Amino acid sequence: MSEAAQTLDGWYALHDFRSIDWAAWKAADDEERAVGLDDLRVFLQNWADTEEAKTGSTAIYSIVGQKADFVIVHLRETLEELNALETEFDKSTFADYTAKKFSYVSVVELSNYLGKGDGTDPHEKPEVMARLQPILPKTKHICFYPMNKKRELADNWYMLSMEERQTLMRSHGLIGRSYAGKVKQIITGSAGLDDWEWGVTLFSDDALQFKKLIYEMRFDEVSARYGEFGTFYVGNLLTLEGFEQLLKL
Ligand code: VOV
Repeated sequence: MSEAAQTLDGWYALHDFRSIDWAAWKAADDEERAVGLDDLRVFLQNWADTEEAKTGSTAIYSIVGQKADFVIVHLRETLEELNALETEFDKSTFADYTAKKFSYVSVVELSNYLGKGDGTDPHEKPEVMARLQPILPKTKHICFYPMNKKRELADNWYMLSMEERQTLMRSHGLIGRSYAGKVKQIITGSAGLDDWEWGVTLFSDDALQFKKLIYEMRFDEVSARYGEFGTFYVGNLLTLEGFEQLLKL
């Protein structure tokens, strides 16, 4: 049996994709819409307070195209907290004007492919903890997709030796690092949590960098031979002002 990579696991992640029920929003009167908007303001404030207290992080992006209208990405310490956030939102008046489109549950993950560490507990290292419990960047754009590593007879990632996988991941990391300062990645593991093995969440101020990075990675063996990809979502940062503008009739 090949040796499994060791992972460090951080905050749990919920990617909650919603659409806006424009018919319901338009059918509501000014007062009802004001109540909905007030709800939204309270949610945004609560999520910002959690981020301020460093007990979680939330980012909201509008989604371009017909797959959804917006996504709320929550990182929290426990699955229970994610569940509670989701339910609280569902119960709100604002949620009456939205519909669920897609969701993804995973946990922020770092693996030991590229470094064995120096023997000290990684949880004592601020730079490791900052990656396991990241404050989501509020860049102009987001890109999200789920992925697997292939398990076909000829191309089975899980039957490669640790050394082979390390060599392959080194090349993956090199391509990734050439996008330093342009694209920030948050890899979340989801084996046993959702339908794919990983969620890939990318942040950038220039959406073209998503295309360049993902295209370049397709030529790297880790992706070319072993990568399998789900649906891609791309979007634009939504601040409170952006949300108010979006909902203006
Ligand atoms: C933005 C750049 C970027 C950078 C710097 C980067 C670097 C790294 C490093 C150093 C490591 C390994 C150690 C760790 O930290 O876990 C990883 C790990 C991983 N990656 Fe990555 N990746 C990037 C970007 C990046 C992208 C764009 C994708 C999607 C692939 C594609 O073709 O669409 C991806 C996927 C992954 C996955 C699924 C894993 C876990 C694999 C596993 O089998 O466990 N990744 N990645």
